[in-house]
Amino acid sequence: MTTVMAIHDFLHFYRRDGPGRLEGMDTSLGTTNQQAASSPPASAAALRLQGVHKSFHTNQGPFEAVAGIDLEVGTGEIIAFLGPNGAGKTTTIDMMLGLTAPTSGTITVFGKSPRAAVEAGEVSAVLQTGGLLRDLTVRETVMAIAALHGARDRVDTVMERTDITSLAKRKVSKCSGGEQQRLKFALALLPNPRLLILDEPTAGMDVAARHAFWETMRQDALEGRTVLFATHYLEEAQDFAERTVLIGRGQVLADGPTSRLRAMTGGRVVSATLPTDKPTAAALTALESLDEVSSVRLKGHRVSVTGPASDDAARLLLGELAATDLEITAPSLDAAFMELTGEKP
Ligand SMILES: Nc1ncnc2c1ncn2[C@@H]1O[C@H](COP(=O)(O)OP(=O)(O)OP(=O)(O)O)[C@@H](O)[C@H]1O
Repeated sequence: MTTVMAIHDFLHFYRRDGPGRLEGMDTSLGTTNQQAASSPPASAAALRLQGVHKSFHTNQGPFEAVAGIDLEVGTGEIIAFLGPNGAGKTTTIDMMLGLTAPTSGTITVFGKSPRAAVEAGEVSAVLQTGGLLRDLTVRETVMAIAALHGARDRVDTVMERTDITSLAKRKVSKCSGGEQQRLKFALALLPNPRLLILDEPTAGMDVAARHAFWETMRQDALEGRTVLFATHYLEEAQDFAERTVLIGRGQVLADGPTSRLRAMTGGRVVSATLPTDKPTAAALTALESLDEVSSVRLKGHRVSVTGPASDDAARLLLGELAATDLEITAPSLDAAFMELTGEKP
């Protein structure tokens, strides 16, 4: 492909009224409409899915990738779409963006069809791979897409917001995977969308790059933008999302505050050190007899009690059992994830 053709395709690709995403490519969807993320919505949910199914034809016959999803996302919410490989996250996101149509069911974005919402500049996306021109510099890339959206005045703002100002003169081909994702994030912010959808935005990044990416996201979320992100990383849901929707086999397996999902794994873990001058057997029996305790483990004189009754366990340990160094921790989402999806994270 010649450079001229590549640039033509690149710009066409990012046009809001362009042909949409080619299978497997990345885009940021936007508009010339300078709709402020912080301006209040006229009405309704940011996103609503009702009875959404999606089947694909395969050599083995029809395959249902999305098997009946109902979901409502309120304006200003930050939601993690958490699920293992093949759960149906990307297929659902593609439908939210109007890139593919549901086999049955309906999706509305700010009360409109996904395609209309994209064309109205209300939703933008950072998708998984591709979609950047390697020979342009970072600033040239942002300028090109800004010109397309009539958003030249936002170039400096989005570059600062996504922490790519210091990379302005670097060729895209020389940027790391994490830097390229931040650049795509900047492109997605150019139209100042009310809803931002990110499909595994940190896939392939190391821990430091992931941390940097989420730090920029966190700053941006303070603006009141609605954010939905798909992730495999349980800690990303835990650290960033107030609400987590757990997806498995094309269905919603759990939906609620991320903290509640964690509690579904059996509550908290209370650990403490038992006195060394007393036998531990009686203490263990007392702890095991508490209501709703799912396990009591002993290592040396350090005892760990798991279950929803963390307050009762703490009271007993510090009072009657004269234990010291008490700690209460919430289990990670890993346990919930494995329990509910029946798969490894
Ligand atoms: N065009 C297609 N034709 C046939 N099957 C498809 C097609 N697109 C997706 N699938 C299948 O649908 C299922 C869901 O895929 P999807 O990409 O939505 O999952 P995902 O949760 O995003 O997974 P990952 O985390 O690996 O990206 C998978 O089994 C996938 O192989």
